[in-house]
Amino acid sequence: MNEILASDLAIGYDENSPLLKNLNFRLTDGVYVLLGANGSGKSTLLKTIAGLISPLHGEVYVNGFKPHFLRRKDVARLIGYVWQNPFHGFVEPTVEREILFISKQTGVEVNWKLVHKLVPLELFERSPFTLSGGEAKRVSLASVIGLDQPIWLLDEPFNELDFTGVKVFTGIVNYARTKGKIVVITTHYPGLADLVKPDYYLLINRQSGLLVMDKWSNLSDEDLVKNEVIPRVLRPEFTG
Ligand SMILES: Nc1ncnc2c1ncn2[C@@H]1O[C@H](COP(=O)(O)OP(=O)(O)OP(=O)(O)O)[C@@H](O)[C@H]1O
Repeated sequence: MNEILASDLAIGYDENSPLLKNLNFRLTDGVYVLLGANGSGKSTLLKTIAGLISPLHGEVYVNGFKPHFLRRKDVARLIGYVWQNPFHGFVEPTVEREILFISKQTGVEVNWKLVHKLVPLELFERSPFTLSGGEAKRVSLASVIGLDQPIWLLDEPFNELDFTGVKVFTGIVNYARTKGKIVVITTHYPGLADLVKPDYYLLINRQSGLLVMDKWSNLSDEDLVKNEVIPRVLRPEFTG
């Protein structure tokens, strides 16, 4: 079983003013959706779990390891972390080389079935830097989760995807579930997240700064609106 464990964790960029503190949670195999207002700390939490940022206080353990103490290549074998902005992650001159990049660094084989679901062959020789937003999102997802890691942290994976992209992505999350992975997805669109039938949500409460975890089925539009998250159905009374 996979596990992400946070113990008295505080995250952010300034010890005197953490974005979130007193975080205590345990995630095991399943699909989680992380919700919260702009700037509330979703990406920062994912980056902390992925070991890119050290905790300000407390600890986070991923399958028993403290990710910020692991070598980058060991983290990459354990965790597939996909940046919110795909262009931040690109380093190679072609899409094909981009997809092979982490595999070469880690020695982990690429799962080409996953990659081909996301990226059409005709993009392979293109420069990743010239791709459209949706193409770039697909390549960025494929170049990371193509390694089939046990844990996927996906920052705004729905952004820029068209209807086919959303369907493909939903299929990939279903695959992840059958493999017993932990998948954490951030999004501003709970209506889209419904499609992946999440097990739990993690909601950053704007007032208290606490992270609330509950079954996805218990998440109401009223809770979302109170926390500055777009509800599933945008009724006029919500927008004033
Ligand atoms: N490297 C950094 N140094 C200082 N502050 C930062 C840094 N990166 C992000 N921040 C700030 O931390 C806060 C949380 O940012 P974060 O990206 O985690 O929010 P988010 O919930 O993912 O937001 P969004 O929904 O807009 O993507 C923001 O106020 C942001 O400006």
